[in-house]
Amino acid sequence: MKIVLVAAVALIDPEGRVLLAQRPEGKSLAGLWEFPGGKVEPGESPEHALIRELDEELAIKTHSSCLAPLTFATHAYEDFHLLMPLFACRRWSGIPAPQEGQKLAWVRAHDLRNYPMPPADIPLIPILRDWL
Ligand SMILES: Nc1nc2c([nH]c(=O)n2[C@@H]2O[C@H](COP(=O)(O)OP(=O)(O)OP(=O)(O)O)[C@@H](O)[C@H]2O)c(=O)[nH]1
Repeated sequence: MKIVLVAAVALIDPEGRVLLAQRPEGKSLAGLWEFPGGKVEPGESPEHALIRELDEELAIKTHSSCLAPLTFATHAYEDFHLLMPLFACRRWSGIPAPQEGQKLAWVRAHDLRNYPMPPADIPLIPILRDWL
């Protein structure tokens, strides 16, 4: 099965809330809430992919020194196997603003379970909750 490498990030605000983005209509897993990020392109590092995706999706800038490895997801979808490192980030410049029509939510740790997420993300919720 093809392994797809996706880099994702938990952006954490000064109140300890995490940013989730809702996948827009027309995409796979539409309507589910996910961590910002996306596929790592050939020749890219996961950190560089995230810096690019954060700029494209949310119009914010960050630096690899602001991305701390937190945990990862591994999940067999029907047509590919997802391997997704999850970084934590508390420092960026700009205010996250949806660039692709996605809804955004700043979510407190104990409210994460109220936001339907892709199956790959479910095991990440308690890890993030314990860590925050
Ligand atoms: N960014 C992100 N992607 C996730 C998460 N959880 C999860 O299963 N994914 C999956 O990882 C892939 C992310 O790739 P992407 O965001 O660049 O893909 P895409 O929607 O542009 O393309 P696609 O519609 O072909 O999946 C998707 O298949 C998405 O469903 C998550 O928390 N954040």
